[in-house]
Amino acid sequence: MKETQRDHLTWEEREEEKHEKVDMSKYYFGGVVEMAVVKCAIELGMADAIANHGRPMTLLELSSALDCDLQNLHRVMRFLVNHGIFKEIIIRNEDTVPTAYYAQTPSSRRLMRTGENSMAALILMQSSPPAMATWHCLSACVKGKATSAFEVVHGEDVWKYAEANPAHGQLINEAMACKARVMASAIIDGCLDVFEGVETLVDVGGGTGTIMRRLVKACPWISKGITFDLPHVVSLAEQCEGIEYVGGDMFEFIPKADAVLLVTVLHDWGDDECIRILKKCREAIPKDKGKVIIVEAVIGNKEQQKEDNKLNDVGLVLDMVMMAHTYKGKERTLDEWAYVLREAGFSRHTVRSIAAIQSVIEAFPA
Ligand SMILES: C[S@@+](CC[C@H](N)C(=O)[O-])C[C@H]1O[C@@H](n2cnc3c(N)ncnc32)[C@H](O)[C@@H]1O
Ligand SMILES: O=c1cc(-c2ccc(O)cc2)oc2c(O)c(O)ccc12
Repeated sequence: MKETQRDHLTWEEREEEKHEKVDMSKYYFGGVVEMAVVKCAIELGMADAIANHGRPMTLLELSSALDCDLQNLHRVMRFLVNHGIFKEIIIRNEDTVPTAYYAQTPSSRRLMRTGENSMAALILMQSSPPAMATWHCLSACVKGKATSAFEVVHGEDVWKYAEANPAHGQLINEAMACKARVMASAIIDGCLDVFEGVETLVDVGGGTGTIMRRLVKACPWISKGITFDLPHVVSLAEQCEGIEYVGGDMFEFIPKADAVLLVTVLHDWGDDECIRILKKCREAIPKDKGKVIIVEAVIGNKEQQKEDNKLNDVGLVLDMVMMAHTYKGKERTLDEWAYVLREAGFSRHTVRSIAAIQSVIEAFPA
């Protein structure tokens, strides 16, 4: 009798095979296909067309509004309905045959080009050719032979590339602003008291000011908000009363304020750079009552996992994004945060969960 490879398996291994937990098709079909179809929906303006129409649309109405091939549009809509992005509703009038209409869902509204809840820019940025090309070099990062996968492909880091390629720079700024809108709501709804007593606040790496504009509105006691970022980034910011925009390099100097805010900035950097940035932050605040407010993922945050384990899963995905896009950037565990804060001279810190992948860490010099 011919011996097969299976004959060598233990009973446990055979049981594991029978109950294989991971659907491998998601690795050869999923992910990229889903991203591509959602990108296609954004590019064609599917959600915007239904919103502009003011009510659900038939396939014929949608294909004429978008100027699309009827059969191909039907296949894409079937895929998106199956994924719960749009919904299909059947309306039966007495005198007509039942007709199918495509309607919006909370997810499809996120694919609209504009609006407070839009996540289109983040999806377009992640699915853009410069970002996608980066994933092909992930193994070089794991071998530790590369500066960053992004730099292997593009010859410079993500921020220098953005400066040299204004169209991609704008896509990054829009993507960061879209993520910042979501995060500003989570911060304002979940821990506004963190800003109590703060009259001057500097948002380091604050992009084009999306978070600061919302914070000064939600906290009228903040008399001066400073958005600090690289000069070519702040030059694109929309002017707003009560907010000063300062361009500069956070490794060199940070404007003085009662508190420093850092929202998903430190995850772009390795521990040594984080410690240098945090030391500059410490110099910018009063030693007795100042604080640094860090909004970042805390991998394995038990309190957050109790509420929603999915947030930890997304944190681990974001960690891979950091590996691909930055040199030594990473998402950190509680112990890793404690290490960089201690090395930067902070004597204590607290961590609070909010309704986001990120938690809020308050670090105090004294
Ligand atoms: C991941 S984005 C975060 C943006 C914003 N805090 C948010 O949550 O949307 C990181 C920001 O750091 C800025 N940045 C990178 N290097 C910097 C530097 N040396 N000095 C100041 N800002 C810098 C980038 O321009 C970018 O806006
Ligand atoms: O591609 C990204 C995405 C993020 C990101 C997305 C969603 C969040 O809740 C947080 C962060 O951040 C990035 C980043 O900081 C970077 O340097 C490059 C790319 C991305």
